[in-house]
Amino acid sequence: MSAPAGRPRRIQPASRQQPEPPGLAPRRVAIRLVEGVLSRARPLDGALEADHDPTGFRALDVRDRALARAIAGATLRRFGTIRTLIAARLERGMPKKAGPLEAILATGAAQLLHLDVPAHAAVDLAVAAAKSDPDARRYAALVNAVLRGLARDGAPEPAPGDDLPAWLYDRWRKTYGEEAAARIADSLAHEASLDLSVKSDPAGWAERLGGVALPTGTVRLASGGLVTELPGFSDGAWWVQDAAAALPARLFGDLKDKRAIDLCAAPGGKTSQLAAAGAEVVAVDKSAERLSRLNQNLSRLKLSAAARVGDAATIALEPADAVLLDAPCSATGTLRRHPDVAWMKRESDVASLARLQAQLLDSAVRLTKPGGLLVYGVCSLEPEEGERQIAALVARNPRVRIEPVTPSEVPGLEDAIDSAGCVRTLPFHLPAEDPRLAGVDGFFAARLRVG
Ligand SMILES: C[S@@+](CC[C@H](N)C(=O)[O-])C[C@H]1O[C@@H](n2cnc3c(N)ncnc32)[C@H](O)[C@@H]1O
Repeated sequence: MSAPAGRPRRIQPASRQQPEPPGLAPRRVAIRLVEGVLSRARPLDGALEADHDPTGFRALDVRDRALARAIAGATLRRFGTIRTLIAARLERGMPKKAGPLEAILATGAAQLLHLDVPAHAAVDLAVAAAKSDPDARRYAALVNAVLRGLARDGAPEPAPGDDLPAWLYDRWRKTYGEEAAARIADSLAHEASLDLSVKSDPAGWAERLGGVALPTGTVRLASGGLVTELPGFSDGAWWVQDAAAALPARLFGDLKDKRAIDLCAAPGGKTSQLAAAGAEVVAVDKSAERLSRLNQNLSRLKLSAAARVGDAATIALEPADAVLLDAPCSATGTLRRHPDVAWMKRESDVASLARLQAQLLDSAVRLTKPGGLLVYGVCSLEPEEGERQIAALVARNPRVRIEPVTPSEVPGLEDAIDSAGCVRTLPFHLPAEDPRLAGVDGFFAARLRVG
């Protein structure tokens, strides 16, 4: 896995004479997606959305795209156990300079163990993928042997946390205790629901879309199918947003005709909420590219906000009644939706992100009018980015105090309110009989009054 970042690997058809086996193209893309995450920290969704697509994802038809995404997602969701199972079958460890060998084995194992793919197809196509790569070709027999062994023997039931990097699971055990950490790990094994924020009439949209309206107002559907094909998408009636991620913007209460600043705004889920609630919004993000996605999203939703490219730590703006800081974070609360995040982050990222968040918070206080509200949120399960960040802010700035969230503001998630009056959701909150409709992202939100 040593090709320079961004350049497509030279994976070629097995032979110029023979036609490519059916089903090989989406497997090759899945292999490149997984390799991108593991070797280049290239996010799965980034690769799926990038204008420059080194994986070949965009060249696939809709069905093959869904298959490639499903294989890559299952591989990363179960990568901890898959890696251990593969290592146990490699006497001399993973060979070096073997191109995409690890990703070929891992995606093959995910198909065998976690997806409804016949064993012969999973093994034969992994072998074909190996043969079509100049660096992995010499390991085709090894791929065959490892995957046939896995198909024959299956996999033992994993222990809690086996699918996660050890550093991350250890943190959760320390922070939340053994039982809650195991419940978090268990809920990450399932694919997340599709959550929608609607401009109005959640019950009506839930019925039209065949979903349920959560007590918080989010419309929830079992995921699957193309979001863009669902009723209401092209009319701009709703946008995709996890139920927990939809909480912070609601904590401002009535925003009609108030000025709001959304710092770190792109791609605009929370800006859309603020604008739909009647606020005059300035949306700030340091990424012009991501802000252009925010503008596209707002235009589909027929909502408006003034988009400003800038650094939220230093930007000069007229202070506003409401300031939302959805800060960049380790995103460890989003692993149900983004299993790649677990394998791209390092433990040291938590401390460096916490330093950045503290700077952004100081700037957010500066941009809040005296008497106004500042809402801080992160999609992280790490207390340094959430609870401790707010405790430190309140301790260093006497202008700031926590305005506790009340149970009626987070119906269905009352247990998520902590002793300080902040909201801490965990992925196993919002249980449901149907696992496809259960859970939320791990999120932290604090509402602060700035004096
Ligand atoms: C968690 S995402 C925001 C999601 C967004 N609030 C939403 O609801 O759709 C974090 C965003 O922060 C932006 N960002 C990171 N550092 C920043 C900074 N110093 N100033 C402004 N934006 C920043 C990133 O470009 C990214 O778009």
